[in-house]
Amino acid sequence: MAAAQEMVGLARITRPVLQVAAEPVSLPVIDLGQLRKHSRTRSLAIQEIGRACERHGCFQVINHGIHESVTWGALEAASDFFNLSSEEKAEFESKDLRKPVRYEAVYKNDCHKARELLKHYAHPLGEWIHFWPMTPQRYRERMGRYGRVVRKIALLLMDSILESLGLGPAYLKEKLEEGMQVMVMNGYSERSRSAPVLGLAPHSDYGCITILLQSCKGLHIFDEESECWREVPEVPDTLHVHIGDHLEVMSNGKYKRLVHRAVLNSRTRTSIASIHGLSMNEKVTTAEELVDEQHPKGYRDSSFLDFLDFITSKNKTGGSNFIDSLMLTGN
Ligand SMILES: O=C(O)CCC(=O)C(=O)O
Ligand SMILES: [Fe+2]
Repeated sequence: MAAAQEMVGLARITRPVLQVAAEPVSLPVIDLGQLRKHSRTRSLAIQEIGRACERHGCFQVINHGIHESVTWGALEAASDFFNLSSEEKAEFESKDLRKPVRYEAVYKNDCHKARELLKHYAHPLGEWIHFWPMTPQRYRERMGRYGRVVRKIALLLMDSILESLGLGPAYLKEKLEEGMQVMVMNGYSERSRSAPVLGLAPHSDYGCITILLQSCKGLHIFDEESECWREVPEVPDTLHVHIGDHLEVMSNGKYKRLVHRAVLNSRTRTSIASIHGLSMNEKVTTAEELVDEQHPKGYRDSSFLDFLDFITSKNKTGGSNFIDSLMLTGN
């Protein structure tokens, strides 16, 4: 990677220039209304979802039925939280990844705040909401409302994704309904610089699917086919959906996790990643239906708690990604 130098205070620092393809990516757009219909329209939409998952690891969703006041309410609640004083936010500061609510400010080596995040569990809502911040005043109400509706969409999408893999309609239904939802609110501050900088490093998400709501563009995805980073264009009223590590495991690698990152431009940006999976201690296993002689089981079983153990030990020792740790050798 090329490197650019710039002066920050008195220190000269070296930072990598962000490489990105000139053309933003063109992603499949799924009309959610079609999934709610029966018969041929629905099965065509499911096929389209299957192709999107296989080719891109992600897609965009329109006609999702979430009212603009709910999405903007949630984004505003997150941004109002990030605008609280450092003392108010400090109450939630913790390095313990198992805390029901956790706030963290991530600084770059030039001491600029790159990203603030607030992470909390959201399903079952009644179990978690009383841990959430009480200020800003309407935080719980607005985030709770969005969390509830986005979860319904996640269940509908998971159902369709599993069907596109040829797994029956009852496959994992109950386990998904009882499953976990983690909401990650990200705040990226405005930067008065001409070149974009990395706000969130490349990674994949651990659950089955993530639904991302964003106030403006800034999400980049790694396109495996062209082997380059591409910007996801800003399309109003769409939700971005991508595949996480556990769906790759379930599908025996047919649908790959999406590697993505967030980039800071000259605007303040807020995003909410809603991550959905099985419950915390439920092991995710590869569907037997997708294992045969040509496609031997490629991944070890693991749960969300295993993931937390993995990143806790990785924070201490450095090392590989979670999904790499699950790969069975010989595949
Ligand atoms: O801010 C974004 O666009 C990405 C956020 C994200 O990837 C995450 O929270 O896992
Ligand atoms: Fe992510």
